[in-house]
Amino acid sequence: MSAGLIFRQLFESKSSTYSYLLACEVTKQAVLIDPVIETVDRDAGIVKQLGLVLKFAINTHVHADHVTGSGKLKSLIPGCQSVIAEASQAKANVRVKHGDKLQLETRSTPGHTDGCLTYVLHSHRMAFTGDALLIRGCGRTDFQQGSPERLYESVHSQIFSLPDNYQLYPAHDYTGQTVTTVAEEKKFNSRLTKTKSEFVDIMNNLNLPYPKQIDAALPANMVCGLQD
Ligand SMILES: N[C@@H](CCC(=O)N[C@@H](CSS)C(=O)NCC(=O)O)C(=O)O
Ligand SMILES: [Fe+2]
Repeated sequence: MSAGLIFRQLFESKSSTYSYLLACEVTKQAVLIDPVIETVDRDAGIVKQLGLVLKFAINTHVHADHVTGSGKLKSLIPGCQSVIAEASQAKANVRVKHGDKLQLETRSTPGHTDGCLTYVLHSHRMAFTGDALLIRGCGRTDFQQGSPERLYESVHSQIFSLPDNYQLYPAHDYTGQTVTTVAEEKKFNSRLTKTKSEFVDIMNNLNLPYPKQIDAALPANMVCGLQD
C-alpha cells in the first residue's frame, strides 16, 4: 500500500466508532479497520462503488461497545477475511501478533484489552490506534483484562515513539474530533502526559458506566462478529 492511497474515515453514530477504509489506487486491494455491524451495508457499498477488492476486515481489539462488522462483511464480500490479535483469544480467519506485516505494521498495545493492536502505515505516516489512544484521552482499563500500567507502557513505547508528524486515528471519538498527531498527543493528552502513577490514579477513578451493548458485543466479537 505504498502507491497512492484511497482513504476513507467512516463513522457509526450509535457507538461513536470510526472505521477506516484503506486501499491501493493501483491494485485496488483494500482493508477495512474496525467495521461496525450497523454500517456494514454502507461500507460494502463504498467498496463496490470504488471498485475495490476487500481482502481483510481488521479488528483492533475485541470491542465491548458494539458488534464488529467483520462477520457480516465476510458473507457480503466473498474472499474477505477477518483479522484480530492472537492475544485476544478470539476466533478469526487470520490472527496476528506484534511485528506481523499484513499490509500494515502490527504493534501490540495492550492495556485497554490484552489483544489491542495498533496498525501503522509507514508509507503514509498514519497509525490506527483502536482504543489504546483516543484523541486527548485513552481507552478505559476497568474490564477485559484492562491494566493502566500496561496501557501507559504501550502508548509510550509503541505510539509516542513514532515520529512526531505521524497522524493518529482512534477507534472512537465522543467530542467530534477526527484525527490527531503524535506531537499533539505528547503535548496535550490529558492523561498520558502525566507520570505513570498519576495516570494509574486517573484511570482507577474514571467511574464510567459500562457500555450499553457490552453483553451482546463481547460474545459476538469473540468470534469476530455475527456470521449470518
Ligand atoms: N457510552 C458508551 C461507551 C463509552 C466507553 O466506555 N468507551 C470506551 C471505548 S469503547 S470499549 C472507552 O474506553 N472510553 C474511555 C473514555 O475515557 O471515555 C456506550 O455505552 O457505548
Ligand atoms: Fe474497546
